[in-house]
Amino acid sequence: MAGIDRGHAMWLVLACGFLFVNFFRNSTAVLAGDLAAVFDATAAELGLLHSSFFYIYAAAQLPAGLVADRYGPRRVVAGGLVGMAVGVAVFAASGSLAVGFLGRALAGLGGSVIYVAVLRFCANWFASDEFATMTGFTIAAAGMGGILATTPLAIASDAAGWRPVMFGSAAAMGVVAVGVYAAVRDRPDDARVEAAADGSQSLGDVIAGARRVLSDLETWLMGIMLFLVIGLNFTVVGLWGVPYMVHVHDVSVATAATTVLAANVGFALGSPVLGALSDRLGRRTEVILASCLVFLASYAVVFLTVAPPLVVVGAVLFVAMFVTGGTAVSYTVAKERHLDDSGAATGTVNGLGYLGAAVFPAVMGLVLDAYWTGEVIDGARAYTPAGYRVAFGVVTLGGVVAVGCALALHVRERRRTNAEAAAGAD
Ligand SMILES: N[C@@H](Cc1c[nH]cn1)C(=O)NCC(=O)O
Repeated sequence: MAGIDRGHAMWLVLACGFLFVNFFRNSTAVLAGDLAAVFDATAAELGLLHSSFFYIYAAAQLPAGLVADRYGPRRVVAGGLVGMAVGVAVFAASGSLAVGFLGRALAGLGGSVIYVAVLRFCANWFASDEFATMTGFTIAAAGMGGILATTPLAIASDAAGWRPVMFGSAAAMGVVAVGVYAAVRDRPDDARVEAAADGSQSLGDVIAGARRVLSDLETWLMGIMLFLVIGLNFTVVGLWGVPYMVHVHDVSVATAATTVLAANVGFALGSPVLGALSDRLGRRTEVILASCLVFLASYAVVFLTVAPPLVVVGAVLFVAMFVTGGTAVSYTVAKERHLDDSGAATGTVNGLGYLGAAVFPAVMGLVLDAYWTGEVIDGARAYTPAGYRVAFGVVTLGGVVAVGCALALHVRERRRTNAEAAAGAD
């Protein structure tokens, strides 16, 4: 490819693979009507079908990182895509909820290895002052997959039926898997990177690396921060943001959904913009801390006012999702702290983030159900304004804890770099 170097060209092929992960995991929203009819499934069963992907995905992140460190991104991404393609094909052919569930679980397992393996590729191929930028672009590629899973998927499944569309996407995943295997190399020939995964690490090395990652306090500070920021944000934006706007602001579901879509665009933009800013300034924990402070301030506005003008709600959701992209600089910190075990490090913090996305819907659901009005809007329960205030209060409290984690991370990292600088000067 003219104008783009070998590393970036290979990254593009890998990013196509990662795009499919987010496309498939978000597809249940658009296909909900078809799936409910075919499987004769209740809303709760469909919810379980949807969230099963996230549970498996979150649980598999640390093992995925270990596998990426041991076998290298080329084999891991190609294998993950093949697993995902088989799972999606099983899902497309399924005649019962149980088989559909099995297909989705298999797809979740295959897809779970792809993100951390792509980050491992970035660690191997790109200079350290480019890693946060490439992480951001990788997350943005997933954002494009999420967008494809909305109106384009609805149009395609209306025209051709959901099963052919799913079979087609499974075939496309297979093609990209072959492309990854054929085109991607685990590391450059020259040794311009500090560490590279290509299968040369023994199992013992990998397990020792996982121990180092898990016994590092910074891993847990970043993991808890992501657990809160990702978990709470995805719950608001993906679950009760729409009924909140419809009920409290008396707007149509379409208007509320457009606001949520704008928030998702904020996430896709925030990751590369704040990642690039971090690389350009050479600041990591400062970007993470500032992102958490803005997250806290944004949701505090809604908590304090409960029903600010809709434009303010839209701005809050956009900004909160934009800065969620800034917290993705954590993967750079994790990788820089654990150069030889960056798969394990990024996998662990990503897994904790997705654990938040998996558990907060249920936890917040329990809190909010005490304030249920008896209405269901766009598949989600509607709550009283007092209930929404409590919910935004929980999100704001989560923001306070996230800021605490980010501050502790910042102070500890600054102490460490100061100590290293002093040791270097001696
Ligand atoms: N975990 C998110 C990205 C993110 C944003 N802020 C912190 N992390 C993500 O998209 N991960 C990739 C994945 O699908 O696993």
